[in-house]
Parts: sequence; C-alpha cells; structure tokens
Amino acid sequence: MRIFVLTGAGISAESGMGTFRDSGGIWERFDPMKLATPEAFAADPETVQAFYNARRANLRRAEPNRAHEALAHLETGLAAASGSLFLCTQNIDDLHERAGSLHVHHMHGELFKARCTACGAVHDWRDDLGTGDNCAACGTTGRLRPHIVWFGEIPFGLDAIGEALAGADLFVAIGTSGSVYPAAGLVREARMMGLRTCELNLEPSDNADVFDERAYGPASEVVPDFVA
Ligand SMILES: CC(C)NC(=O)[C@H](Cc1c[nH]c2ccccc12)NC(=O)[C@H](CCCC/N=C(/NCCC(=O)O)S[C@H]1O[C@H](COP(=O)(O)OP(=O)(O)OC[C@H]2O[C@@H](n3cnc4c(N)ncnc43)[C@H](O)[C@@H]2O)[C@@H](O)[C@H]1O)NC(=O)OCc1ccccc1
Repeated sequence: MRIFVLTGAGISAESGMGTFRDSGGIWERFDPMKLATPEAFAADPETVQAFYNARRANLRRAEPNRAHEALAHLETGLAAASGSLFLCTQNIDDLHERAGSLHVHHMHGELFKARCTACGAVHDWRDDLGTGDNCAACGTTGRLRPHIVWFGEIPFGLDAIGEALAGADLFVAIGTSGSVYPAAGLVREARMMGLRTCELNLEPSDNADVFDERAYGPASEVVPDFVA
C-alpha cells in the first residue's frame, strides 16, 4: 500500500501549536496580510520577525502527540511491507520529525530554518531571528528571513508532491480545514488520479464532501485508530 498523507495545524493542536481558523485561532488574532506576506516583511520586518520569534519560542516548548507518533509508526510499517508513506505537511513545526518520522515534506516551510535573501542559503535557526543577524554563508547582515512560504509565494516541492500523488493508492488528509490552496486542491487531484480519499479531522472540513471516507474526533484518537 502506498499512502499520501497531508497534515495541517489540527494534528499539532493537542501539542499546544495553535490552529489558524478555529475560534481563537492565529488568523483570528493576527492579520495574515500584515504578518505572512512578502510585502508585510518588506514593509515592517521587525514586526514579522517578532511574530515568528514568538511562534518559535512556543515550538521549543511543544512535544509531539500520539497522532504524530502513529504516523511515524505507519511509515516504518509500510516500508517493512514494501509499501510507502509520503508525508506532506502544511505545518512549519518539527513535531513529525521529533515523533520519529524520517521523511517529511514541508510544503510551507519550517520555523526552525532561516533563509538568506542575498545568497539563498538556508540555515538551521532555533532562536530569535532579527534584522541584525548575518548569513554565515555570504556574510551579509540583515537579509535573513523565516524559511516559510507566505501568502502569494509558491509552495516548496510541488513537483515532488505531484509525483508522490501519482504513485499513491490512498490520500489521507489530517487536521486541515481545506481552505488554503494549492494544498486544499490536492484531494480533488487525488480523486482525478483514482486514489481512495479519507479525511481525519475534528469536524468536517471545507472539502468534506469530496472524500470517500471520513472519521471525526481529536487527531490523537482518530489517527492511531486509523493506523492500527
Ligand atoms: C486564504 C486562501 C483563500 N488563500 C490562498 O489559498 C492563497 C491564495 C490562493 C492561491 N490559489 C487560490 C485559489 C483560490 C483562492 C485563493 C487562492 N494561497 C497562497 O497564497 C499560496 C501559499 C499558501 C501558503 C501560506 N502559508 C501558510 N502557512 C505558513 C505561514 C505561517 O504558518 O505563518 S498557510 C497556513 O494556513 C493553512 C491552512 O491551515 P490548516 O493547517 O488547515 O489549519 P486551520 O486552522 O485552517 O484548520 C485546522 C483544522 O484542524 C481541525 N482541528 C482542530 N483541532 C483538531 C484536533 N485536535 N484534531 C484534529 N483536527 C483538529 C479543525 O477542525 C480545522 O479543520 C495551512 O496551509 C497553513 O500552513 N501560494 C500561492 O497560491 O502561490 C501561487 C501558486 C500556487 C500554485 C502553483 C503556483 C503558484
């Protein structure tokens, strides 16, 4: 069995990583157009850096949950049965990796990485990032930004995602509202390619009716049940 899994903020909710659109969600408290666009960063880098520094601090305190652990076990189990798991996440946290997942495709980037806008170098970055920091590769100061895909920017590795989808038998979406594209369009692409589709979420997402199967509840319960 070759499985393509797409995860969203809901899988990390029980680890204390806020979701975006639920009541009290990140985009309810902060304006994404003022914080998660290249234009916002150009206009006010200090405010954008402070926003991501706060989320980076929160992530340093977070721990993976049973849903992350179940997917790490699924990866090992499928490999042992000459199957495969392509784990594609919209999340910028590293909880999949900390739960033991070996291959994680971060289509929207990673919070613990910074990128130099002068030379393109990507650096591991766990602490606060500021306009005074310099790039260890080219020595330029003040050109480091969070290695994250902002609105209006092209997600990472769309080709690899397309290839993995074409080579899979089952598409599973976990903890995502299906409201941000192109990620939200993957379930329809999967159906067009003849994959079976399954949604695991706290409640029906914007695309719930597109899925063949659905199971609702907290990820820490429905994902281990699904993997078992
Ligand atoms: C708002 C939306 C309408 N806008 C877009 O989609 C835009 C524009 C757009 C493009 N195409 C369109 C078509 C139509 C309309 C608009 C567009 N898209 C873009 O700008 C993208 C870039 C989008 C990426 C932006 N960056 C993020 N994140 C990183 C930043 C950061 O984190 O700060 S998006 C961010 O929100 C997205 C959605 O969030 P979810 O993960 O789904 O979380 P949400 O809170 O919404 O839902 C949580 C779910 O979990 C459930 N849940 C809660 N608790 C639990 C629980 N305990 N257990 C289980 N489930 C749970 C809830 O019920 C809920 O359903 C995620 O992708 C997340 O990464 N770029 C692009 O289009 O470039 C061009 C292009 C495209 C293709 C090919 C070439 C060029």
